[in-house]
Amino acid sequence: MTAVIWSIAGSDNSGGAGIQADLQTISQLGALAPLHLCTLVTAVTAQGPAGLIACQSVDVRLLQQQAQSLLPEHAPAVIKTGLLCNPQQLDWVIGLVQQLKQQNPQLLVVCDPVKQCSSGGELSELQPQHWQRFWPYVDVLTPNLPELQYLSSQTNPATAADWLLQQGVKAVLIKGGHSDSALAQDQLRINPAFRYRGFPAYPQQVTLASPKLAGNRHGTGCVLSAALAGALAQGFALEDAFVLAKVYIQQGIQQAVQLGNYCHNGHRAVDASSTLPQLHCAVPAQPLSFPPLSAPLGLYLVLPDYATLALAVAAGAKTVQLRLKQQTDVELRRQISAAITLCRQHQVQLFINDHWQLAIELGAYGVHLGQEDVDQANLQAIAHAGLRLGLSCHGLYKLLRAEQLQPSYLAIGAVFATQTKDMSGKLQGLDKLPLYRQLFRQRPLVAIGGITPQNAAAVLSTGIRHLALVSAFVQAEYKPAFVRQLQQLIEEFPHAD
Ligand SMILES: Cc1ncc(COP(=O)(O)OP(=O)(O)O)c(N)n1
Ligand SMILES: Cc1nc(C(=O)O)sc1CCOP(=O)(O)O
Ligand SMILES: [Mg+2]
Repeated sequence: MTAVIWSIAGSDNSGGAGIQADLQTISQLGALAPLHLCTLVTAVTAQGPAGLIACQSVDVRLLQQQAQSLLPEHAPAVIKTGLLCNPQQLDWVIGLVQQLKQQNPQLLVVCDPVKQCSSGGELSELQPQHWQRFWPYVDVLTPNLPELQYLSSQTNPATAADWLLQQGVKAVLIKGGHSDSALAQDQLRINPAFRYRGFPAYPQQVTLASPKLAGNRHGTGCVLSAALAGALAQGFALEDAFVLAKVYIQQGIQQAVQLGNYCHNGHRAVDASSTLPQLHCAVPAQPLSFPPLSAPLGLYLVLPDYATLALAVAAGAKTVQLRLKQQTDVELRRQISAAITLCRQHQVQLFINDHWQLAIELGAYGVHLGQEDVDQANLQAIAHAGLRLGLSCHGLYKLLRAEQLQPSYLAIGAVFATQTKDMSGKLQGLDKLPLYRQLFRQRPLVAIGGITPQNAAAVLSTGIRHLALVSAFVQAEYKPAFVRQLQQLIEEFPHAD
């Protein structure tokens, strides 16, 4: 389904910022999942290398007519506000958002509080006190550093953002482009109580960095906010939308369009040649190194006990995981030990889920951890012992976080609904898998969650090359045929690259 975004912003005749930047950004992001941008123009500006020449605001009656003409067929999933020129326009936007949020509580509002144009020149008459009434309706505010300071009267960016969160904004994305640091560092700060569309609790703070390039690009702020709005409309969780927006802006900055003295942000679809940003804090003080896999994961059977694991090995499985959940300490040790011995005999890659201490002590081939477990586990000890490491990921942010630990593989899930585990709010569907595969192409990536022989080809057609599953194997009547059929499908699947 095509998601509709409304951009309520000014026209930049030079083509780099405002409505024009939003249109280009949403058009490029639309390559991932269908998007449609509707525009409600708040002002017509004349600007260029010489600065701002004119800014003519649009009357609120015309804004109202622009909105009315779109409803109900073009109702927005996300509204992005850019330049709002005066208190009348802001009041009108507040009324509109109140009404639309009542009709659709899932509606998200991304507010880019544009004040000046990048070549200088005031665009908006709004004062900090005017914005106050809008804050409770704003889901994500995306100020640059001068705007943040202006809106909050605070000089420290973190304190300023937290003050805005107290005023009712749900999340603040601080755009760090104006800082004098060597990195372009953007930080998302989220109100811990913020929930939408059933997504689970967020990280409360995410900082992403990319190398800073010399010179100013016109329109970067608008593009980052538009990319965030687009990714939210596509159904990405907020922290994942932030990662995607950062990838987009980073490559737009690298591929800037230089016209004389004026440099516009560039636009290019996110694909396999895109570069990932650095996630702050996720990298351990000393780089870890986990051995690569000895063989491709291929069909990866995740098994609830040793007896089922033995059936999997007898059926010809070459990659298995022992996922013990309820067993006593004695039973854990017995089953893990027996699984290690059996898998060694049959040259099967065996991963132990959760119980990394026993896996080290008993000499397993590898360990699989959820990201919730990573903070508790001693990754240094796992790496030192020479065990492979697999990490569960539930979206772009977690993939990035896991990738920085350089594990032996990444697991992405849940692709489909599953009875095996509560994965509510973490379903990926098929649409996002090609993006994950392209961005994390250096690392083996296995998909998990609700995978069966009936839907396996659909998962493989996204570019994913390895499939993990639990219940389809446990329930399979004739296990050797089940294993053979899926192994053959995976090995012989005609991937495009
Ligand atoms: C291959 C694979 N992917 C994901 C998981 C889930 O692991 P985790 O997040 O640790 O959750 P539990 O399995 O412990 O419930 C997995 N086990 N294997
Ligand atoms: C154990 C597990 N982890 C998941 C994740 O996404 O991290 S989904 C999942 C359940 C997979 O079981 P089934 O194949 O029966 O659906
Ligand atoms: Mg686990």
